[in-house]
Amino acid sequence: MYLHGTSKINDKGHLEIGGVDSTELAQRYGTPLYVMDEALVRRRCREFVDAFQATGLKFQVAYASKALCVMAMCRIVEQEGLSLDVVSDGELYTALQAGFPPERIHFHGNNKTPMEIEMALDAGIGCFVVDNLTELRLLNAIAGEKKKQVPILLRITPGVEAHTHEYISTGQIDSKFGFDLGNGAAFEAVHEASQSAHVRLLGIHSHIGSQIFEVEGFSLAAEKMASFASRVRDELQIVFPVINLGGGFGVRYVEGDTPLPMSTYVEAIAEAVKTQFHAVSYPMPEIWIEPGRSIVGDAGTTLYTVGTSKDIPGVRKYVAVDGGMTDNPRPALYQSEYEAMLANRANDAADEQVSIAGKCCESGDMLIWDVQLPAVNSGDILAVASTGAYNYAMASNYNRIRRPALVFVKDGESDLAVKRETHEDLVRNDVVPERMKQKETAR
Ligand SMILES: Cc1ncc(COP(=O)(O)O)c(C=O)c1O
Ligand SMILES: N[C@@H](CCCC[NH3+])C(=O)O
Repeated sequence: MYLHGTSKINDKGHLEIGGVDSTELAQRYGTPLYVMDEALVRRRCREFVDAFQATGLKFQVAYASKALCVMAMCRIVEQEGLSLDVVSDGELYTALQAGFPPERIHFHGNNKTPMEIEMALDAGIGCFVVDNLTELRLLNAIAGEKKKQVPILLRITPGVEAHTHEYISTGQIDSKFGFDLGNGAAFEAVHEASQSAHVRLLGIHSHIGSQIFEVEGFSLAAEKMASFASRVRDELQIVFPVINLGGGFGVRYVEGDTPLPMSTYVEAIAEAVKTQFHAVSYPMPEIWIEPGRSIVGDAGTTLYTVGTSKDIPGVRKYVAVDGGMTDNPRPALYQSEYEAMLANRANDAADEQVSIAGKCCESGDMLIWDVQLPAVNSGDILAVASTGAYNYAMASNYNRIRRPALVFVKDGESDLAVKRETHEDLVRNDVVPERMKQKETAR
């Protein structure tokens, strides 16, 4: 398994993260356990900010909190000076509870409800990224009732297909998100927004997909945005002060993944925006981006305890852990691949090929197909790398399995950021109607 960030093998032959022995973490907090390498999260935040600062351009880096939205994460992002992108009342609530400055919050989503819009307006968030005309009209009406004028970006579908899994590719024409550039919808939206008294149009937004390992898609999106902005200026006399190119920067999950340094993405985006907007004699806009996965993805490791195994001679050996698709649904959803190691026997020769199964009543509940490990015993601690993004965020209670705890580790210390769910948590919202309380149904 590739050792990310501060991960290393200590002299006991154990995996250590943030200076803390992972077997001690497993002992202290139980398993499954999400472990976040705080130094690596902060390093990633700084890589984006430093790279933009070096360009001398105006910018905003907003962490896409959908990747991992917990209060501790909002605090780190605040301390690192980033903005925050939320897509629901729940993410907004988490950010506000964590004391995140509302003026640095951007609200995304293709179906914001009236309640969510009101909540965000009342909180005084920095900007809405408007996805469609229904939302534009609703937002304008609600902001009008509140006698406010709210900054917005319009989400454009640029018609750029990023090379990634089709379920996480969003910039193509056939997408549920945004105003289409090609069929005139984007232009009409700009026109309508400019006539709407209670919104202030800051600019346009595009997001071409996720887990992208090349810069060409971003350059192409910048080119399309510049040509659209220029047409809008010429025909409507509107100039956008902001261009948002979304997130999607790839991280390493397994060998063969080839993420670029974050500075390479930023430099390419800055260069493309400069060149393309200069080419149409446009005043240089402020550049905004929204990385999610690339801030937290490779900083996360999940620790599991090995339980049972089943050897089918000539077929395969299944090794089952105490978690699975409930804490990491990505392999089941996207055929995502992960690397693993035995955290308690990191130096032992990996001479057995096994497949890692979860504990759900579901044949598709597999975490890893075919991984080389030392001969695995019940009680071993299995570490799976690069689980920081879209794992806790997408975890479920399927089979009424309790969601794991999440800790941040740094400089030899570990801090609980999310408690493990209890049995009481599982039934907290259940209600048994009175008529179901009697012992048997009278027939
Ligand atoms: C609009 C928008 N912005 C930002 C992101 C974050 O993407 P990633 O986590 O790949 O950086 C997403 C998710 O793909 C998104 O839909
Ligand atoms: N949840 C997806 C990415 C979706 C990104 C949000 N638009 C993943 O785990 O890869």
